[in-house]
Amino acid sequence: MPKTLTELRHGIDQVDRELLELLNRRAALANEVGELKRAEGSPVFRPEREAQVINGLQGANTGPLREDNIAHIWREIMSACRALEAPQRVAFLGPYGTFSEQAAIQFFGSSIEKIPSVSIDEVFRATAAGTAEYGVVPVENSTEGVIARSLDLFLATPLHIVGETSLLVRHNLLRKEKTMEGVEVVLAHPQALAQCQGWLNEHLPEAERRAVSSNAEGARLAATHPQWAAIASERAATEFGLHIAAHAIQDDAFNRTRFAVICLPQTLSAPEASGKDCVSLIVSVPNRPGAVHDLLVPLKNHGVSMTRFESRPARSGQWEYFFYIDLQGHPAQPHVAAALKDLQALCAFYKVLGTYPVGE
Ligand SMILES: O=C(O)C(=O)C[C@]1(C(=O)O)C=C[C@@H](O)C=C1
Repeated sequence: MPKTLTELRHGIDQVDRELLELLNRRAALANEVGELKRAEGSPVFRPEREAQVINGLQGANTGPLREDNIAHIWREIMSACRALEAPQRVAFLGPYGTFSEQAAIQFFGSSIEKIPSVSIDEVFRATAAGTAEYGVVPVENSTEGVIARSLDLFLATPLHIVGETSLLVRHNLLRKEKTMEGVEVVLAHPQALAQCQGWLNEHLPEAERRAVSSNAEGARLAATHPQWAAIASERAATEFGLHIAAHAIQDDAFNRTRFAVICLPQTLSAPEASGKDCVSLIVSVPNRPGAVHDLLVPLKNHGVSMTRFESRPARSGQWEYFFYIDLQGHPAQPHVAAALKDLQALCAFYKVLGTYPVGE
C-alpha cells in the first residue's frame, strides 16, 4: 500500500524535528569554537575549513540530494553558525539588489551584516579601514573581460584575496511599465550596457544609454520615471517594485562574472590548504626580449598549471606591464613553493595577491 499524503507529511515532520535538534547541537559546538577563537584571538571565518566541510559531504553524499544542493544547504548552515560566533561585516558594490550582493550571499551565506558601498573603490576603502571585515569585488566577466578598476586597486592597497565565487549573470530590462514600448532612456552600469549592446541595438536602437554607478542604482532611478528602463537582476526588480519588460537580454547566454573576496591580512592571513586551491600573483618583468616567456619556465619545470594570465599597463609611459597570474595549488605543496621561488627570482616586482580555495 503506498503511503498517503498525511503519512508522508508526518514522516517529514518527524525528520524535521530530528534535523532541528541536530542543527542546534551543531550550532552549540560552533558557539564553543567561537569561545576558543575569541580566547586565542584567531579569525572566525575559515574558508578552507568551510570548503573541506562541503567537499567532504559532497563526497559522502549518496543522494537523492544533488551535490549543488549540499553546497547551498551547508553554506547557509555554516553561515548561521559563523554568525553565532560573530556576525561578519561584508562590503559589496551596492545598493541592495546588485549582483555583487548576490555574490556576497553565495559566498558567505545570508547570515552576514551587509555593507552596500557606492563604488568598487569604496568597497576597498571600507575593507581597508575595518568598517567591513571582508569585501566582495568583481574581477572578471566572461563577455567583457577584466574589471580594470579592481585589478588596479589590488596593486595599490594592502588587501589580499581569501576566496572567490562566480555568478551566472542574467540581465533583464526593468521598468514601471510591463512592455518595452516608449523607453527613452536605458540606465545601467557601463559593464551591463556593454554586455547587452547587441540586444539594445536590435530592440531599443533609439533609446539613450546612460551609465550609472550600479545596475541597482539604475533600477532605483527607473522606478521614478515611466519612460526610463534599467538593466538589472530579478532581485533588483523585486527590490524596487519594477516589472521585467524583457528577460535575459545579455548577448552571451553563459555570461558569468567572477568575484574576489578580499580582506586585510591581519583579519585573515592566507587560508590553509583545502585540497583544491589557487594562488593569485601580480608580477612585472624587466623590459627585455623573452622576459615574459621566461616566466612560464618555472611553472613548466615544476608541473604547476596556470589558469589565468592578464596584463595591465604599469602607467610608466615605457610600455611596461603588470601581469596578473593565477596558479593551481597551494604554497604548502613543495612543487608550488619551488615554482614560486624560481618565478620570484625572475621578477622586477612580485606580490602574492592571495592563496585561497577554488570557488564555484
Ligand atoms: O571550524 C571552525 O573553525 C568553525 O568556526 C565552525 C564553522 C562551521 O560552522 O563549520 C563556522 C565558521 C568557520 O568559517 C568554519 C567552520
